[in-house]
Amino acid sequence: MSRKAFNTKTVSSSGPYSHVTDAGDYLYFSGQTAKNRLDVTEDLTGDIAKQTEVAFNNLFDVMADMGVTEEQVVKVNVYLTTMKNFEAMNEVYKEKFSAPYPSRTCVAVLELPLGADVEIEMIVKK
Ligand SMILES: C=C(N)C(=O)O
Repeated sequence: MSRKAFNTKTVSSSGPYSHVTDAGDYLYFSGQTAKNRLDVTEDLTGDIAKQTEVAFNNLFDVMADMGVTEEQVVKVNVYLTTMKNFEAMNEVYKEKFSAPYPSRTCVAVLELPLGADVEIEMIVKK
């Protein structure tokens, strides 16, 4: 089997990975941060709402390229560098999905690539 993986034009990769891998019935999305948005050059350090918005813009661009919608998202993982940003992230997050919301895990980690404050990844059912 050869891997089927794809990249989206509006998003950069901060390492050796693709934006999404097609695993048959499921699409596995790489984690996205505001640092991976090609047309966002401003420093968003500390602005968790804006960083969450941009991370979702990246994910939704990848979704559009793959021909899937938010209703097909079955699992989301959110990584924060501090749980002090939990509520601010949720305020943006809740606008991105219709109820019933997909399953989610949210954890705090020591650091994220390129100094991001939030990274979001997800699994989508085709
Ligand atoms: C941002 C990433 N997904 C990474 O560095 O793996």
